[in-house]
Amino acid sequence: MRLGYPAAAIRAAEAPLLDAGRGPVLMRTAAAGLAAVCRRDLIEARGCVTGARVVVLAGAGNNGGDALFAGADLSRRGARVTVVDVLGRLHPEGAAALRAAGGDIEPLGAESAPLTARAELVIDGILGTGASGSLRAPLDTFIADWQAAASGTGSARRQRVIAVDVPTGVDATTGAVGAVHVRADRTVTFGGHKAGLLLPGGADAAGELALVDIGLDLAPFRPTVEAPEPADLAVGWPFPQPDMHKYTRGVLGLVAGSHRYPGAGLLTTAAAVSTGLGMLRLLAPDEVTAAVLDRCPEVVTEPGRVQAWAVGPGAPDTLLMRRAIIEAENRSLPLVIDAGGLGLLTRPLETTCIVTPHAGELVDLLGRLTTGVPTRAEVEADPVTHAVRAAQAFEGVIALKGRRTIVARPDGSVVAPPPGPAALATAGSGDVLTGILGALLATTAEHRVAERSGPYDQADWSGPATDIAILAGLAVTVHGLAGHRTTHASGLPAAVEDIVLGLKAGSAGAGTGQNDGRRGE
Ligand SMILES: NC(=O)C1=CN([C@@H]2O[C@H](COP(=O)(O)OP(=O)(O)OC[C@H]3O[C@@H](n4cnc5c(N)ncnc54)[C@H](O)[C@@H]3O)[C@@H](O)[C@H]2O)[C@@H](O)CC1
Ligand SMILES: [K+]
Repeated sequence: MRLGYPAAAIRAAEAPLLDAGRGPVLMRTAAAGLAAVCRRDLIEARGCVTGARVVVLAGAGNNGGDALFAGADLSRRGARVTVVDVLGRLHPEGAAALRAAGGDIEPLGAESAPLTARAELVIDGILGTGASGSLRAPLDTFIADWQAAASGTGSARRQRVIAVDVPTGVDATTGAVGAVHVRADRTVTFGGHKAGLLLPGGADAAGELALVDIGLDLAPFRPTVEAPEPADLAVGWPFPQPDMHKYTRGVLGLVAGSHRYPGAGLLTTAAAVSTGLGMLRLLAPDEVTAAVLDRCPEVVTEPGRVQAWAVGPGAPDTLLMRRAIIEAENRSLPLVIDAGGLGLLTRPLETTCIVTPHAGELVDLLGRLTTGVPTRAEVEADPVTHAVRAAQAFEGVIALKGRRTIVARPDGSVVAPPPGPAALATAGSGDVLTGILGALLATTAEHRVAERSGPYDQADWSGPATDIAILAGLAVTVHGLAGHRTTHASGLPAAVEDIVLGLKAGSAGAGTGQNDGRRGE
């Protein structure tokens, strides 16, 4: 689990060390970690550091200082290092170290963008946590010109970009990106993950993350983002225990599917059953249950006792959904509400609940719960703010589905699972997620699913998750992993790809067959 902190928290954690005169040591430690990542990447890409063309983009502050000391390290090891002094002022000790190691320093000029575009490795040390406001000229035009020149080179071996602490143009706290911002392959961040590196916008700009320990004590500070990783499934997943039977393992009540949308009932059921649970009770019209039983004969279609509810996929019967919601409230059962169930939400519920709208559905939900409703485009442009607003209005957890799904708690903290492949943007994908999440709620040990009032700290993260927001994060993580497993490198889902490849093979085969035929005549 990666924990993301606001830039102010990281800076506050640095303050006592800076007051104690340890600033230079912190910078040397940060720069050494950064240089090690750069060397590893260069060796992987080209076999050695010697002779590599490296451009260091250095700003005026400590972010530039980190980059300059790392550039000095690479220069000492034989790389050809050129620094572009982007803001007209450099960290003095960093600049001295770079020169002493044999590197060059150039002012920002007309040649800077093409020079940067030709580099094998670009180190972005322009702005870090000290950035304020949008990028000022000429910084914005320089970055845009470099990116245009780099994409125009047509070079087969694309350059690598490593951002120092946070890519320039990304808000370290919110992840908001300006129209112009650095897009990195990797970001080497110091002391703790900045929240913005884990959130939509920033996460895409940052690329892969590497964390360098510089000895900060973050225990007094609250993370605002928890970002599950696939490895967290091994800890947080409610695995079945040997002494369980079907009722203690967990029974999910599911209201899904209708005459108009029978497939949603089948997809949600199949996903829940594949996730694993003690039993699934499906309440749906006969034609839906008949189709489901054909595929999943273990499903029970009689009402009875359950430990969690999932309602809404496939426009189910309103009365059935209302009954499920009332029972969940009366018996304090955890509940997931999706799609057709969202229209019933006009007030906060009296039980642990997660609601899973996409952007358009969130707009409708906000319309019923608040005044001042955003447009769908506004939600898509700033999903975190709007998901948190909805969680506060609903007084419960909201999973706003999108390429990067955001799970928001009313206290403003969010869970940000990794994105799945683009192939998951398909009808029925949300039904599958509801099935996975329903099964997780039902099977969470002793039905202790609750809603935390805030994020975990690392010490809490040692056993199966019981917080509904984390369970949702794990469900999205598994959903994405399943998507990746069934997606070919082309980005097409496996089944479609197989058809396309089959067609190609078929037409090639037909050609060969004709030739063979002629030869045979
Ligand atoms: N403080 C510490 O203890 C440590 C800091 N470290 C590094 O220091 C960074 C923070 O350093 P600083 O506080 O010096 O800040 P930065 O280096 O992020 O930036 C400050 C400089 O950028 C300029 N600037 C800010 N916003 C701008 C904008 N929109 N357009 C153009 N110029 C802008 C400011 O005028 C100032 O000169 C961290 O991100 C990290 O990389 C590391 O060396 C580790 C230790
Ligand atoms: K940077």
